[in-house]
Amino acid sequence: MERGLLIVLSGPSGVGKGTVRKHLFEHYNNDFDYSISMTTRKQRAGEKEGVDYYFRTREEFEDLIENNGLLEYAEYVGNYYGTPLQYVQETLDSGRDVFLEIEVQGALKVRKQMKEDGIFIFLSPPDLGELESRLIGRGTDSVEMIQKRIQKAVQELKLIQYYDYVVENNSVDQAAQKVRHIIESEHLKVHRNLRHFTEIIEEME
Ligand SMILES: Nc1ncnc2c1ncn2[C@@H]1O[C@H](COP(=O)(O)OP(=O)(O)OP(=O)(O)O)[C@@H](O)[C@H]1O
Ligand SMILES: Nc1nc2c(ncn2[C@@H]2O[C@H](COP(=O)(O)O)[C@@H](O)[C@H]2O)c(=O)[nH]1
Repeated sequence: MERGLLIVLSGPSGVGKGTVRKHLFEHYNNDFDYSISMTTRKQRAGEKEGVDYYFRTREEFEDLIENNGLLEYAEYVGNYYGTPLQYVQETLDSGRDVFLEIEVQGALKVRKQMKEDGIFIFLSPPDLGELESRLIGRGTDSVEMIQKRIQKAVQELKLIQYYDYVVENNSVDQAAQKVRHIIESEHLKVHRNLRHFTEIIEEME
């Protein structure tokens, strides 16, 4: 069985990663599963345990780090965020693709581990002013927290070069369509290559 692909959607906080991901899952039949992250951040109103995140204490999170239970993790504006390893491994091994929605430091850690494997997509904002407006409009963070996230975004935008694709999120529907096309075309490439290898190997027998 062919192993699934790891799809990483990353970019600054507030750019619309979650919105684009939800649109993708709601409007299209996809062959990928979403990996729910773990965090030590406080649960926001409306967020559900095991749906939006697995909410954990710092001690629980640090235990998991020590026991190599995470594919990657990062400390981001005062809280830990990480990807549970077992779910990702089991899903990829079962032949299904896994979709991660994570910040830039974590994405680069995954990129380093996976070398040539994985699809790394950076979702970029039209500009920093619009990013700030989206964070304000979301209404989940204090003025101080929004400023910290914008400062992070300035650093993160300089790392765009380490991604395979950049998608600007002007319209949610168009951004989701672009992400979907990228995944489809990468999928074709990988599977075509594997079929090609199978033929070569069979000819050698
Ligand atoms: N294309 C868009 N145009 C206008 N507003 C948008 C667009 N995409 C997302 N938004 C809005 O921007 C806000 C931030 O979006 P969202 O929470 O999806 O960002 P995020 O990148 O997932 O943030 P975080 O990384 O902090 O989880 C939301 O209020 C969302 O409705
Ligand atoms: N490195 C990781 N980053 C993650 C993960 N899950 C979410 N995130 C990113 O953290 C920031 C802040 O999220 P918020 O929910 O507090 O707004 C944002 O960019 C998320 O994409 C993860 O598992 N690893």
